[in-house]
Amino acid sequence: MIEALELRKVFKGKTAVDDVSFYLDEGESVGLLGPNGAGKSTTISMVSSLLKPNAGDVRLHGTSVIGKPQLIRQVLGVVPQEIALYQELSAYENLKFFGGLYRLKGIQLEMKIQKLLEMVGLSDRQKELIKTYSGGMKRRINIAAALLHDPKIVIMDEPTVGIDPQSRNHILDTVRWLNREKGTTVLYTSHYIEEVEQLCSRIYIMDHGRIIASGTKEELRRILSGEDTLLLQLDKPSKELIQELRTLTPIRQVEETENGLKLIAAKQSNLLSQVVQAAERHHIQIISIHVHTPSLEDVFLHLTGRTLRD
Ligand SMILES: Nc1ncnc2c1ncn2[C@@H]1O[C@H](COP(=O)(O)OP(=O)(O)OP(=O)(O)O)[C@@H](O)[C@H]1O
Repeated sequence: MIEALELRKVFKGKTAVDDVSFYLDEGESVGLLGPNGAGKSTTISMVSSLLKPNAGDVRLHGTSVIGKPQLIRQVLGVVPQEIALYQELSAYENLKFFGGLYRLKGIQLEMKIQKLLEMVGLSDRQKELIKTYSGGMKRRINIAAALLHDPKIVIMDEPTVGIDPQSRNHILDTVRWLNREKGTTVLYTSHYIEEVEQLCSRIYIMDHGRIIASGTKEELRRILSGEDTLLLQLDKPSKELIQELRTLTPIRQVEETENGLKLIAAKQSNLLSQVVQAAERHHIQIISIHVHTPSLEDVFLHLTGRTLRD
């Protein structure tokens, strides 16, 4: 449905996002997990056409939408980290204002506002000024504002950071409702592993501007059974390499993927070196290796040597 291809963003000589690719299929709920400063917000800004990438592309149903913000904004609802509400207006008035920006009006807008206020659990407070709201309540209204035009895709940028547990629960429920009841495609960014595990079926892990691991929850969990799933990105396909890998004892399964191979193998300390040596023998370059493990925290630790909250 929407895909990011090799996105790159450099701020004053410092690379914030480097060669980031991912996709969202229709109706999926996908997590983008990474510590502060990993490049999640910058990536989202590029996907939602608020920021122009230095390189790479964003495609909606296969069509490039870089430089065509009107195309992407029709289908996308973005909930930014910063609260973008008028403090001197009530929650209801804010939603009415934002609805107007989407050219919604009359009974249609009224019904949407009331439905969304109910969804975020703030119907009874709608007449109160935003400046009297807690941080969590403001964020819930921010979410409602991003949903007024019924976007097919919703991107949420760390919506639960620094808020009270009640608001957090309302936000998590809203994401579930959006995805499971309404079939909305969701990209949910967070540095809270448990949220992403609860809400998302597929997860990308980001660090230092790069996607360092990705997979479905099932793939991520498979390792618990004593096996690793390795995704190799190769510079070219090779039947000979596949044949050789099939003869290696720890490897149970070798499958060809779009740009490389997927291996399922018994956990073994020297597996990676065996794979790398086999590739070298066949003059194949391994561009990246993704190892899928059951705990996302473990994957992160394994790849970066630190935890997500360090
Ligand atoms: N406008 C900007 N100018 C200069 N540097 C920036 C700008 N925006 C982001 N950066 C830098 O790019 C890197 C990635 O930041 P980004 O906000 O995308 O990370 P993040 O994963 O969303 O983290 P956080 O949750 O803290 O926002 C950081 O080092 C940040 O300081």
